[in-house]
Amino acid sequence: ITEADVAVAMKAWSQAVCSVAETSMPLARFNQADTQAAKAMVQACVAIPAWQEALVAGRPYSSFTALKKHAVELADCWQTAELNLALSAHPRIGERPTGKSEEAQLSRGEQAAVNTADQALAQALAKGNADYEERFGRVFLIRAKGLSGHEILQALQRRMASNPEQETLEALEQLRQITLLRLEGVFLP
Ligand SMILES: NC(=O)NC1=NC(=O)NC1=O
Repeated sequence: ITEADVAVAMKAWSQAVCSVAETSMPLARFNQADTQAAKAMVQACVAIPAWQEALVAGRPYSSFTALKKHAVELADCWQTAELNLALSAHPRIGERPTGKSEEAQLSRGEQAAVNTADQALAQALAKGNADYEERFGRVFLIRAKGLSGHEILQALQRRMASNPEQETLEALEQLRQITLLRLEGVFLP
């Protein structure tokens, strides 16, 4: 075996390890992807292009913690405009999200605990959504993951008593939580 043989073997080995890292470790794949592919990895987290682009522009991230920290900093700047943008990709609570898009699939999962077979609950949610939209002029948004339909209905009714400014802040907080949950879904095993 010559030194050249060893060098060739080492290079082949490091490429093999690197390719495994790329596929099995989303963070490595995110760091190494081209801009469009990296954006596609996070676009379903929230329908705010500026947030997606800024997160991608911050690559490479040394860890998911670093990535999440940047994601939170970016989300802390969101105002009403971003909220309205994002709501285009969030179906009403209780309306079984249809469609094949990644967002629809994520929404279905997040709303899985809402028992739409319970007619009374479904009607109460439909009415609650309508009342909320009448009062605040946009779709009611809540981090639904893990919440039962009744817990969501209670939150909706409680938030009906908020003033518009308070409710905008609350809706933005819910949007941040949904976004971070989805980000964890992309990067954490
Ligand atoms: N209107 C909503 O609150 N929608 C949603 N909440 C979630 O957690 N996922 C949704 O799609």
